[in-house]
Amino acid sequence: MSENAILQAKDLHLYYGETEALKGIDIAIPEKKITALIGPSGCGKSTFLKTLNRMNDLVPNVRITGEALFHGKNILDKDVDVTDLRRRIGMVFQKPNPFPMSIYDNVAYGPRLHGNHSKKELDELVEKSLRGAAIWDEVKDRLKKSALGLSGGQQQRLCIARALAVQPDVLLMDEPTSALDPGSTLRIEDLMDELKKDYTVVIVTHNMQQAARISDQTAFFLLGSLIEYGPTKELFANPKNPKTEEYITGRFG
Ligand SMILES: Nc1ncnc2c1ncn2[C@@H]1O[C@H](COP(=O)(O)OP(=O)(O)OP(=O)(O)O)[C@@H](O)[C@H]1O
Repeated sequence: MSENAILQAKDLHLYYGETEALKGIDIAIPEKKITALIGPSGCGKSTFLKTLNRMNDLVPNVRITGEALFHGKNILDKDVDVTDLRRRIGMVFQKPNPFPMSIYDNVAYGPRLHGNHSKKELDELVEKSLRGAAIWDEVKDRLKKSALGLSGGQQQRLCIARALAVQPDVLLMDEPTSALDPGSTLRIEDLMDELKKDYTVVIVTHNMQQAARISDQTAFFLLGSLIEYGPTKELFANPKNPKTEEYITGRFG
């Protein structure tokens, strides 16, 4: 395990039936940093992200070889408690997906499922999570109202609060701002900077400016392979692989 790596893939291959979508990924993701996964459509970014909390278990005919270590333990092992894994490695999706219930109940959902909390503890946890997702002030007077009445950007921050409420170590984000307007995008980008004080964030983004703005590390994927990985500033200023350079200068993808 590399120093400070909270997640590490070793020779990770993933097959959808006969199609090899990940072709031997080796990567060490540092703790309490933002790691961006970039690359053209279909290169395997989302597949890799989903492997990190076993979301691909839900897809039929998937076969995975190699290792995906979380705190040094292979999460692909049969004996892993997947529910617990997904509590520790939360996920935020491209389209905000609040549950059709109140704002409060959305955030309290995970904690209610995972533990026995008093009303007071739950109230505190809900407030802390909503504050952590920078949406408390906007919703504190309407906690019992439906989450579906929020704007898209607010819904996405609520989904982040919902993910935070079960006190995860890692947040996986699959293009979390691609369905949002520029103002909401900026709010989430600002929020991410706060989040990395307490959490490790891995984000898939199509937006290279976004990767350059917010991430500490960047991984460039192409056709199922990890082409280049390193500190974001270096990768953008001084790409080592000509394919990385072609991609970040907009010559394909
Ligand atoms: N459920 C699935 N069944 C079969 N093939 C799949 C499945 N999901 C993804 N693939 C294939 O695996 C490859 C990688 O897809 P993936 O969604 O990981 O790429 P991506 O880089 O995230 O793309 P995008 O940026 O468009 O979301 C693609 O060729 C895709 O068609």
